[in-house]
Amino acid sequence: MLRLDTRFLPGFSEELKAHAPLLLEAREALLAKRGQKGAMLGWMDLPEDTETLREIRRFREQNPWVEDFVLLGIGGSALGPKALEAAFADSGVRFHYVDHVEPEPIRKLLQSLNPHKTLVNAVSKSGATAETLAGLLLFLDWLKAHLGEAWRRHLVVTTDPKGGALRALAGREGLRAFAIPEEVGGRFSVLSPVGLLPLAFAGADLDALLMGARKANEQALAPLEESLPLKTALLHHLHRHLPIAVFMVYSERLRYLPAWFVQLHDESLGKRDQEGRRVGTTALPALGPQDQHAQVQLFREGPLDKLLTLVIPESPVEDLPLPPVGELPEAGYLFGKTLFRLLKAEAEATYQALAEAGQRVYALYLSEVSPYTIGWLLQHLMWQTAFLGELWGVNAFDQPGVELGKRLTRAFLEGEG
Ligand SMILES: O=P(O)(O)OC[C@H]1O[C@H](O)[C@H](O)[C@@H](O)[C@@H]1O
Repeated sequence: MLRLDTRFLPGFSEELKAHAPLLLEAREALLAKRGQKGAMLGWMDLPEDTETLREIRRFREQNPWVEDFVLLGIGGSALGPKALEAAFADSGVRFHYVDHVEPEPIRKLLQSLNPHKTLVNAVSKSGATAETLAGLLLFLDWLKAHLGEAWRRHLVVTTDPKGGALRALAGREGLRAFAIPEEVGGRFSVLSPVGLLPLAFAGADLDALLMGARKANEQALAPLEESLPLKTALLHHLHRHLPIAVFMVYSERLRYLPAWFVQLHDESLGKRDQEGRRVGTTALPALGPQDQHAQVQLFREGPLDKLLTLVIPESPVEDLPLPPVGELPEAGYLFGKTLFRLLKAEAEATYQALAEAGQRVYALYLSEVSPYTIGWLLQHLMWQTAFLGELWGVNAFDQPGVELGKRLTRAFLEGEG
């Protein structure tokens, strides 16, 4: 279950009524583009794709020898799997992410891995990302040096169905390749093979994940009163004059989720609108309770320039009671409580304290942290982002602003000869 709470934002239901025509028009405009080539709305259909899920399961079963899984990918090709694997891994397979180009950790990783037990997954929609290609050069070389002709079984690619360097490599060498559908962009690809393949090796419950995502689809299309993504999109729309959108998650298992949301929100919505005006709000990642001891001072007493989203689980999957320990009477107020009760009390206290400070804050309650609720949450946030793209008059599915940096990097390298 995913539930929106706006108790500290009085007047929201009136705003919802007042903005109904705008919201319904935005949804209609978005849905009118569904199926159009280049609209990049393929993410809406991923939760229904049971055929791909079957193929991925088969591949997982054919490769029971895998002990280490190395994901070469960056941005939308890494943030989703990283967030979900950290939350739901259950198989004992160790995961490593090469989503950077710093030599020392890569050297260390290569030295620590057993090539015979390692599966390398190169993930890139474009097949042209410098960081991913650099990692691939190193890992290809390493696999070939240790395994000879057998290296091909240890490399699987996830990429565009037709184009790009990874697709060409897979074709030439006969590698196993999974497709990121043409109409699915990187930051909307977590429920494609980008996320599903690593998660199959992690032993996560993929049926539940996709079932949750289908629930978000259902709600996105529901009448306004039941349409959670239209409501949260409106919250962001009403607060678009506040430059910062804090995304604070009260779950250690979900520690990498804020980074996934940052890319989704910032790269989709931070751009020029049709009139050339700069629009967007800056998503700021935060984790509870850790950031209560780092950021909450600023949130309480610093500028009132934020809309805060708190993601709060309502119950644990497993809890730990806090035993009374005679040697530590100072902790007596915790005796007999449970760890989850403490976590929940901290989340609620922060929620209230932020509202009392005058910050604009709402909560998304998860019945618990499970593949079902997180599948729901991820797809919900993708809908929210797509609706905001319509409301703010920007294309939520491109990223023209990152191109210059890439071109310059290449020019610098080529200039060096
Ligand atoms: O999946 P890839 O094509 O390798 O892209 C990886 C990432 O790099 C790019 O610079 C884009 O800004 C991101 O949206 C994308 O997720």
